[in-house]
Amino acid sequence: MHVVVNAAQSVDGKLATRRREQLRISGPEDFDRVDRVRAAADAVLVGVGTVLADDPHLTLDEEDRRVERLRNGRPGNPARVVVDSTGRTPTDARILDDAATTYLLVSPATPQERREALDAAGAEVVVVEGGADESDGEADHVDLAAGIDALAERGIDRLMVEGGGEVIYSCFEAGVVDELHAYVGSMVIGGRDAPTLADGEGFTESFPRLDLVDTERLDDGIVLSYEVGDG
Ligand SMILES: NC(=O)C1=CN([C@@H]2O[C@H](COP(=O)(O)OP(=O)(O)OC[C@H]3O[C@@H](n4cnc5c(N)ncnc54)[C@H](O)[C@@H]3O)[C@@H](O)[C@H]2O)C=CC1
Ligand SMILES: Nc1nc(O)c(N)c(N[C@@H]2O[C@H](COP(=O)(O)O)[C@@H](O)[C@H]2O)n1
Repeated sequence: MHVVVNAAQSVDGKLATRRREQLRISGPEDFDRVDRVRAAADAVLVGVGTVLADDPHLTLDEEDRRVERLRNGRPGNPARVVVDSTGRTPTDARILDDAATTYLLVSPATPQERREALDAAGAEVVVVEGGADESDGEADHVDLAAGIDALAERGIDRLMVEGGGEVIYSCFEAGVVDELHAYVGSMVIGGRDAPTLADGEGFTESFPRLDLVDTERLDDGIVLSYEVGDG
């Protein structure tokens, strides 16, 4: 499995305001680049915090890209994946419509009736065993490494992770990230409680090391592209 993380941040490293409302940091050129990254992926993954904050759709904007995928024998849109400890995704979330397959990776702590309600709403609920990491203060966090294995079993070879900060941190912690693309928009958001590119507990040692492989000016910001080193 090849895992590509993409997110847009302010110059001070924030993904959104302290109110955790959706904020457009990217401009049209960067959203077009994001659409290309989505089009190359088999699935696009977000955390349930992002679903609750943004109610995202996570499909392709450009019809030509959908047509090209279909021509290549792939689904028109990549699958959508939500990392959702206890099944908090609303049953009327946009991500559960029929535009693409949507996998909800939940922990065994998710009540059976919740699983059934989400299944009835159109989700493919995948219970990921293991991963109760008491040290991070959220005992029912989904084990991302096991979740990624479950996605690989369903034919997903290339995964795009869009956020938010909690899930991106967990991906780095699990050591599953191959590429990081960070769009830095020319703005300051501030706020000690605003989400950043990598939140979670934070590293105190064994920091993931990145190789800067490209920079590109888009809109009034810059895309920083990294490959993730072996540590
Ligand atoms: N600017 C950008 O590119 C993006 C911005 N955002 C913003 O980020 C904010 C949401 O981010 P966050 O609050 O960090 O939420 P998040 O989207 O990272 O979801 C975190 C939640 O996922 C669940 N979870 C289950 N297993 C987990 C695991 N192994 N690791 C981490 N979480 C796990 C937990 O309930 C946790 O609270 C919103 O304000 C949204 O607008 C989100 C995506 C992209
Ligand atoms: N690349 C990027 N730039 C921004 O400025 C953003 N706010 C985001 N947000 C991400 O895109 C999702 C919305 O997707 P849809 O338009 O609904 O398909 C949002 O949930 C974040 O993951 N990304």
